[in-house]
Amino acid sequence: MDSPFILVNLKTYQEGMGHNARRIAVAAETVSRESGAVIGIAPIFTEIRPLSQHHAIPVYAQHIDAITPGAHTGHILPEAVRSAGASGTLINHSERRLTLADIDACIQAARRLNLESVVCTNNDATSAAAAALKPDYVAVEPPELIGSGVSVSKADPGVIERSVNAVRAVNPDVKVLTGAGIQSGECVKIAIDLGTCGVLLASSVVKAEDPEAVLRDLVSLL
Ligand SMILES: O=C(CO)COP(=O)(O)O
Repeated sequence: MDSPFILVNLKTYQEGMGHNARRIAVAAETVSRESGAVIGIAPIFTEIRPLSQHHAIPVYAQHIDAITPGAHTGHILPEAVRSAGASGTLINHSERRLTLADIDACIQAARRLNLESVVCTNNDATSAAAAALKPDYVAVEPPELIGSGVSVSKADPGVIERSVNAVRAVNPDVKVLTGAGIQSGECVKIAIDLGTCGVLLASSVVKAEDPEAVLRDLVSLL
């Protein structure tokens, strides 16, 4: 089995910028080394280069646009996040939804550039649809639980189980993550026991006074 994967999305939280982003990256490096879990960070675009240069953890973009170099203004060029040091990207986050055609094009751009693709979905039907596009990961996150402090693992384990089954039925090579309200080792263990390979989370780490302690708790039951 692959190492468990914890992906921390810093969103545009003030607490996830500048010095704090570096502090979270140091915590992720430390806890990853201690536990063997892979802990990645998805910062705002301008933090991708400094974090990837100075920390031995995978850094992800929060979004890419399905464009090629040329006359586009205000877009996120996949080549640019790759050359800034990203090893992967979120696609279709609940706070950055795309059309199905755009999701497909983003996955293809990511594959071409050797960026891991993590496609976010909101339920098992969209998880199945995303799996058909052959990303590296599908991350199911019920939108109503995002940032709620209520964990998907406890409030809606059924959506995790159904998504795992739906993705396996479509393409068993696609790995499943889950997220929304993930905050403890127990949440992570439930997610893994239901067949995911890890979690995607934000507020419990980004807004913590001691992110390292939260990360250590997250991997404590693996
Ligand atoms: O949207 C999320 C991660 O991408 C989940 O956010 P929270 O962990 O804050 O619920």
